[in-house]
Amino acid sequence: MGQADLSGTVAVVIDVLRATTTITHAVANGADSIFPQLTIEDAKSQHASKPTALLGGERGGKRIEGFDLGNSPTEYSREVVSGKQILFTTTNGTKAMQACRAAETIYIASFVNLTALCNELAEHETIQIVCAGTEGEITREDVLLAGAIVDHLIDGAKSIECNDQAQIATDAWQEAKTGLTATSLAQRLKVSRGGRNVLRIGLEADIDIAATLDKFSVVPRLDPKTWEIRDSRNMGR
Ligand SMILES: O=C(O)[C@H](CS(=O)(=O)O)OP(=O)(O)O
Ligand SMILES: [Mg+2]
Repeated sequence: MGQADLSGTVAVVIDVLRATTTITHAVANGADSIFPQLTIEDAKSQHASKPTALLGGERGGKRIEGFDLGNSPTEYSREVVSGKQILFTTTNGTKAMQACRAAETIYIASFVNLTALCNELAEHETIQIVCAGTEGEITREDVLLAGAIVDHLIDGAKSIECNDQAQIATDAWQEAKTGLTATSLAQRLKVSRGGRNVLRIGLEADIDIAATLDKFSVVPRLDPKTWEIRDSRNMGR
């Protein structure tokens, strides 16, 4: 949310629908590494030096012509991605990752690994949460997860300082979490801007998946030097 100088910070990138949810599925299902690519051309040109890598991603929500995979979490099953490198480009998510390039550490966030992610974030003094949004606009699904992360960190800390944007997100989440079920969260995601886009292309099930809390315990982390995403547990500090 907003523009901030991320140099040397711990950044957390959120694109609930669907890039960061899909990446978390890929990492949880044993992908070797995921390389976020800003453009289709970048992905294709990297493929020349990584010919065994899978090409994944979307434009307009749909799989890119000539690519192996789209942007649905279900496509990134263990059978398909285990041990594989993946070159991945999406409309909003991989742009948000690019915007974090100056950060020292970049986490990839989703509801499907919320608790594991927050346990790791709690070790850091200051974090910057970056919501991808949809085509430059703030989207509710990303704001809700930002709020859920802050709420989680507040629960586990003596005191926490938030800027106004983080507080607004936390207020939104605290309102949503009263009587929360997977169905009620999915319903909120479906009426968001990103949710409406996903519904328009007939992929409602992807939203239900994105609204599943704590399905995984992996914490995908993007190394700003090598520009690859792996499970944080397999990376050095
Ligand atoms: O594939 C997605 O869900 C979106 C594109 S759209 O909003 O559906 O057109 O991409 P993402 O980068 O994951 O927001
Ligand atoms: Mg999105």
